[in-house]
Amino acid sequence: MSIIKCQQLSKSYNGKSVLNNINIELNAGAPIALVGPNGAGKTTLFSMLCGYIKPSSGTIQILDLPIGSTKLQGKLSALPQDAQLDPDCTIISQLILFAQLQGIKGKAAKVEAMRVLELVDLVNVAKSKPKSLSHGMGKRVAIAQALIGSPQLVLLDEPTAGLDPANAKKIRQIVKQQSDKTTFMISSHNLDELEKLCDQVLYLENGELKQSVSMQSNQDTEFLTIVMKKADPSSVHQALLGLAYVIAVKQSGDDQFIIEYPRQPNFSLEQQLLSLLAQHNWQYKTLLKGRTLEDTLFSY
Ligand SMILES: Nc1ncnc2c1ncn2[C@@H]1O[C@H](COP(=O)(O)OP(=O)(O)OP(=O)(O)O)[C@@H](O)[C@H]1O
Repeated sequence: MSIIKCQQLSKSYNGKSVLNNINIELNAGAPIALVGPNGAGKTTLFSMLCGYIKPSSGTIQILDLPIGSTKLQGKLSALPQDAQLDPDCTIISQLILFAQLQGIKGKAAKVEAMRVLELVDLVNVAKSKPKSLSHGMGKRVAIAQALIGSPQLVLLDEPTAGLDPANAKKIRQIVKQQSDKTTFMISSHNLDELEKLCDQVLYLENGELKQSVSMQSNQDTEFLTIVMKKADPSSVHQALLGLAYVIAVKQSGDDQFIIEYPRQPNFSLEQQLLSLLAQHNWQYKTLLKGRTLEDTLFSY
């Protein structure tokens, strides 16, 4: 069973195409990233997945069910980019209301509201009103709201935009902790963040799905990314190309090199590489198994 399936999905406004012929089939599991430049169509796709707007053509199925199916109630939730809390009601009363709207009755609604507040580490603000919360705390409450009823799929549109690093980290932790029971789809411009969280990455540009890549290498070749501290770039480049098994070396800036090599059952390339550094007394800042998301998406 796929968690999201879109077939020939398109959306246009007044004849202007905003999403064009999107075909995706995604399984439940690790978080899925949705990336792309401003105006690429990410929010439009999210809005259609949630049923907020209708496609101009094509179909969407969530958990093998059409959007709007009553069987989807409680299985899909979303945190829109501009989600707002009611400034006049306490946090707990709002969460209880959302639990009730999901069909959770009586005392169970309060228990559920407290459970999700605990997940985002904000039990202490249950009786506060939104205006006394920081932007980051407000975002965490909004995520708590999206987690009510333990949905199988949660769509988060730019969940960490405008947050300080500590609050952004907290939100990543919440997503990680919940990922064993909930599949998250996250739209963000922060590639470093998505790299830490997601296995599958969808790249939209001008309304088209340009790439769908897995961060888990399952190809015949693998990558090592090394960032050098102090060494002549052209000497490093040449020396790396001279290592056994190396297929290609891509240099990015003065100090970063991405080495492509055939998948191997052992660490012989790493061993060669470290010996090479020692031999030349070259120092490195970081050595990463694989490629960054930025290099994976924009390497061609
Ligand atoms: N209601 C609408 N009417 C007309 N055009 C719209 C409407 N909603 C979105 N668009 C257009 O659709 C395109 C995609 O917008 P969308 O908000 O989906 O992009 P996005 O990838 O989410 O961008 P961002 O990263 O800036 O949030 C944009 O050109 C936008 O102007």
